[in-house]
Amino acid sequence: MTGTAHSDIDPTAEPQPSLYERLGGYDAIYVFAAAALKKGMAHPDIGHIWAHMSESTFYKEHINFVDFLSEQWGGNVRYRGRDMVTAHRGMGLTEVHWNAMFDCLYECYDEFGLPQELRDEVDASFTKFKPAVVGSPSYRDVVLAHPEIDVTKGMKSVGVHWPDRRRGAAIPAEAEQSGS
Ligand code: HEM
Repeated sequence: MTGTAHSDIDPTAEPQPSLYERLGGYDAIYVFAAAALKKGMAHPDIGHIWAHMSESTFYKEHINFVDFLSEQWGGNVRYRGRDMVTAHRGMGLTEVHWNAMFDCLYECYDEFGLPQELRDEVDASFTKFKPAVVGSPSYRDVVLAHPEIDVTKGMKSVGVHWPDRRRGAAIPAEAEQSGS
């Protein structure tokens, strides 16, 4: 036995720096997110998402992504984009898209030499939002299936609810602004 067990309960121990700080702060997350998005563009299962995205929209999404992650990971950063449910409702994202995103992340972990404990924390922070991102019907599919729809009123106007709380959707509170 070593004496390390005592350090686990030492009340004078310094709190661990945030994940944001341990990853290297805003600039490091900015570069990491850019690399992950670039890999997404080349991925056979999700590359099409960027096929008709403007350069300026890409810039905006990149910054929003960095701000979101920085805030989540304990940085003194304010994310001003949409909540995760609103941002992804109607995209029709599936396990295939989800796994493709992780392919891109894992490649970046290797390229940036991320230690295993940081990989695990980053994985967990993404996975927490999975129910808010994956599983929505595609809004286009909903519109085409309901020719009577007023497209300004959303899928709920034709009785398609996502996330569907009646089916026990487990959405973390921070993934959804109340009322969305
Ligand atoms: C936990 C995983 C994910 C997180 C934390 C996340 C985070 C975000 C954030 C912060 C935005 C910006 C929202 C805004 O600008 O208001 C966004 C938008 C977007 N996300 Fe995700 N995302 C995730 C998974 C995915 C996946 C798996 C895909 C597809 C492969 C995806 C595709 C997109 C697209 C295309 C947009 C742009 C939406 C638009 O502006 O209309 N996301 N995401």
